[in-house]
Amino acid sequence: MLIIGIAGGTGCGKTTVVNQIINELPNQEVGVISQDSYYNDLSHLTLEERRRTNFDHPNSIDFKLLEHHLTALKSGKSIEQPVYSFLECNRTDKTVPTHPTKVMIVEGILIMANPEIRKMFDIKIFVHADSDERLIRRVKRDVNERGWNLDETLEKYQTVIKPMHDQFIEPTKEYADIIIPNNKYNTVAVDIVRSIINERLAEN
Ligand SMILES: Nc1ncnc2c1ncn2[C@@H]1O[C@H](COP(=O)(O)OP(=O)(O)O)[C@@H](O)[C@H]1O
Ligand SMILES: Nc1ccn([C@@H]2O[C@H](COP(=O)(O)O)[C@@H](O)[C@H]2O)c(=O)n1
Repeated sequence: MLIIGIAGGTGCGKTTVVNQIINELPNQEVGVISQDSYYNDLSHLTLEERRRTNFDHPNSIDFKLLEHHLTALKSGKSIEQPVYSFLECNRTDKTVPTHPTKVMIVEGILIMANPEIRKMFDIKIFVHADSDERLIRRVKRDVNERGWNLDETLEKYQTVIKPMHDQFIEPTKEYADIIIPNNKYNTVAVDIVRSIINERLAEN
């Protein structure tokens, strides 16, 4: 199994890049795991407390479970990937069966910040977009899709998201084999990654 890690700050376009990469590739050969599925279970907290949680710090992620799942997939076993609710700020009681595939893409802001997870990646990609571009995308998404108002989103960006990005996410760019500039849609970079995957799929 070829494991590709795709990191980058919030709103840089990780999900979009992943979708562009897997578009046109055979479904059964490429799987995707999102770091969001591995946020810690916060069922012991009220919704109000969960909404005040720092979701941009590495401690908010259950990396042990992610490592366990990647190891299982690598050894040919299926896993049950948790399903996360951004509105509830918690894992749901649902899971999605995820089967081993020739290529597995793991995407998330903090996936390269954890040394054990980082070691599991055969190819490490960092998607870059400027912070003003990411903030605009983030505001639109939080207000339109994730139940936050403008003031809450801007306050969160200044007090949590930006400091965590500077401390934990941006420094992981140095581990990347490939950096994809994504202020604008980057079809050339996506084609390059897709051709690496196609080469791998053509083997054996
Ligand atoms: N290159 C781009 N140019 C303009 N908008 C983009 C670009 N890439 C992504 N977006 C938009 O920005 C938002 C965040 O993108 P997304 O892929 O969800 O980022 P991430 O997964 O890194 O948080 C989405 O609305 C998406 O459509
Ligand atoms: N309940 C939550 C959990 C996380 N977030 C934010 O998601 C961001 C990471 O996801 P991306 O798709 O943007 O990479 C991260 O910055 C968290 O602040 C949230 O808003 N609510």
